[in-house]
Amino acid sequence: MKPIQVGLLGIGTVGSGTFNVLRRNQEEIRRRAGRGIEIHSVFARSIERARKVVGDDVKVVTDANEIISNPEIDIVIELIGGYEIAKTLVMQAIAAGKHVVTANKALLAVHGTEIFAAAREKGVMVAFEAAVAGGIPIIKALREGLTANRIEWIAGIINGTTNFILSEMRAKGLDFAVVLKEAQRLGYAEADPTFDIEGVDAAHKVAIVSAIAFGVPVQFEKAYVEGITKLQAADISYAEQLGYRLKLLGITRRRDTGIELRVHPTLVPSKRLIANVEGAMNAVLVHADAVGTSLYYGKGAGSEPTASAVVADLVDVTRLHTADPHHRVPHLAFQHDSLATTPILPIEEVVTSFYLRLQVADQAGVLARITGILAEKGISIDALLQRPQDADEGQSKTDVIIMTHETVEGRMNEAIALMQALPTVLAPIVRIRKEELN
Ligand SMILES: NC(=O)c1ccc[n+]([C@@H]2O[C@H](COP(=O)([O-])OP(=O)(O)OC[C@H]3O[C@@H](n4cnc5c(N)ncnc54)[C@H](O)[C@@H]3O)[C@@H](O)[C@H]2O)c1
Ligand SMILES: N[C@@H](CCO)C(=O)O
Ligand code: NA
Repeated sequence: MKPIQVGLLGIGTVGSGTFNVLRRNQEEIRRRAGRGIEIHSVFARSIERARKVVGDDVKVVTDANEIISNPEIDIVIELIGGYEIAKTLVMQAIAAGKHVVTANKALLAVHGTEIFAAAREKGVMVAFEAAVAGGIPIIKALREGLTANRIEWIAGIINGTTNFILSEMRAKGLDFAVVLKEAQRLGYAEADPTFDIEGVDAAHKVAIVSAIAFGVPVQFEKAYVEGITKLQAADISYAEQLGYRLKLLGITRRRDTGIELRVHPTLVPSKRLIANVEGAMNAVLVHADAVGTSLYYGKGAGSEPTASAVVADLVDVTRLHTADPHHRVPHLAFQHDSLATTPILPIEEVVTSFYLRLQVADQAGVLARITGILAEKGISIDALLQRPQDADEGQSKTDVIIMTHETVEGRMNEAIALMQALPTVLAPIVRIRKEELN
């Protein structure tokens, strides 16, 4: 059979990896897919730069329309990134009856509902394994491998840049700003690292994963998002002494009243495998009723690790592109007419346990007042640690660290407001959520 023809939009880090992996492994890929997969044309801004990757045999165009309206092309890969151009081109490709493969989590998190609806209407596939945790086949696992299960929760390290920064902060005892500079120098963090460090990239990914796990629409706009920019080395060190590691987790969990969807720095018991995922690596923990807890670990970014997922999607699409659309795997794992309207819970209704650090005056009765407020709010204390600080202008200060049992966030907010108002609490209270993940 004649090779299936692919148009590639964007040939940067992931685009060039995709081209190279496809070419290097073409024979293996052909044996798996049942026919060859060939890059027909590449859309790039600079023909010269694209030629450096693809050589002279592949057509390079500077007008995307030459790909989208070409009847010889069956599949379009979008690897430009961002919202506007990517969305226009993906919607045009779908309208032209082409299957789409994309690594663009930002696009799917924000416009997924519209894109999937358009694809369904046209009977084409939109495949996006590379969009979440790069090369780790987590979309495949959730959509296909775990379909027997009722999924209870998912917690993942799904942003490599922030995991690298947190690993460095812990290993070297440095504060956030210092490590960010180092990460940028080493090329881990982008020149504008906002989406990574503010948790937005992880929220894009967890919104996609949540939809597939629970059979609800992608609802990034309802996610609670908190990044790592305000974290201090002192809290990483105190948490370590109490047996916890700090990770930026994307978490989604089924509750009786709705679905939790959140990204924030999270303390995890040091003995958990996921707590020991270091550097830029990713890991996703899935808890489901039949299989129990399973962990998916690997490279969440990089040219060829991400291309691994893009090419796997190409193989899937090649195998299924002549199949009746009803026989394909639904975009969000559940049949589209079976998606649920379960609400996403506001953060005030989320249930977690907490780490609190209070800088207090070292006086009689201070601790009693603090624990009194927690008791009044029905919040139970799990562990308590007191560390003296240097005396400052004659006043003796101390750090009090409190680990609580689970409580609803709204109640913790009330307790923190009351504690913060005490004259003996000398600095803003640090609060970090904690998850046992068992
Ligand atoms: N880099 C990774 O490790 C990684 C991992 C997972 C997902 N992704 C996603 O993959 C996508 C691509 O990321 P990347 O790292 O390869 O980015 P990149 O910046 O290296 O590549 C993007 C390419 O698109 C081209 N481009 C931008 N605007 C264009 C336009 N208007 N017309 C034509 N070409 C244009 C750029 O010139 C560049 O070659 C993004 O959606 C990203 O979020 C990347
Ligand atoms: N910026 C992302 C790239 C992969 O999506 C990360 O750091 O993980
Ligand atoms: Na993936």
